[in-house]
Amino acid sequence: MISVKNVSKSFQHLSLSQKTVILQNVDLSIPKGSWISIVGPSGSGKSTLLNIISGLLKPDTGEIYYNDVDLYQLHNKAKSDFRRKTIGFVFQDFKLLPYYSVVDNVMLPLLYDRKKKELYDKAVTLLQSIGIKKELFSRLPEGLSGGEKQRVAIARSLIADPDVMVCDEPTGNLDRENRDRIIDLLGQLREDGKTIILVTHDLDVADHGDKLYFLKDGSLTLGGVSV
Ligand SMILES: Nc1ncnc2c1ncn2[C@@H]1O[C@H](COP(=O)(O)OP(=O)(O)OP(=O)(O)O)[C@@H](O)[C@H]1O
Repeated sequence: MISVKNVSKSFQHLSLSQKTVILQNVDLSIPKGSWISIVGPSGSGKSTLLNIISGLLKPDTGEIYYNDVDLYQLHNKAKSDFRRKTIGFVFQDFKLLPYYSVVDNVMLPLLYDRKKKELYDKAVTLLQSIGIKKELFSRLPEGLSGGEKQRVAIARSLIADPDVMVCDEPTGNLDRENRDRIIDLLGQLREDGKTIILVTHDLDVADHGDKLYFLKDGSLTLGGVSV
């Protein structure tokens, strides 16, 4: 179970003295093995919420619990180790490293933990499972289409076999065929017991979740009802 407890976040404008409230007293419980989708207008704070849930951005107030682990009470090294083992994050802008090949990008999160051959085989299996052809494995990210980059980012997020997948617009750059492939993959991951937290502008994708939340004006609502 992941618990978001009373989370608030504001950003200070550099040029102005006032703060903009992005999230206000957000509460959310996500049972293990469930898929929740979050939709909302551009700029409503969806990525901010995902970053907070994933340990990348400290909230101003409130806590994030993974079972009984209070994420922001962990010290830096313990927090990064916990994140690396538990959470696979698919960033909206991919965040692939430009001077590493496709397969190296996928291996990177575990490069210093596992035997290279074992890791290479796992990376190849993951890449093939989401339709990346062998001839792309040694290419640098700049030589990939947006959809290919997105799929490589998804493969990278799965390399450590995380319990939780946090996906920020994971189908934004994909055509229908590849979008459906990612939906199937996420559905399979849920069947395997993984928890999925997904932000999207695509209601067809969001509808595959167990619960659909709307984020607007700093508050999260479930099917129109405040949570
Ligand atoms: N580090 C920051 N400093 C100041 N403002 C920020 C920062 N990060 C985000 N914001 C602002 O917070 C608001 C919410 O941003 P966020 O990226 O979370 O929205 P979003 O709902 O994910 O948007 P989109 O659907 O367009 O991706 C935006 O107005 C954004 O400009």
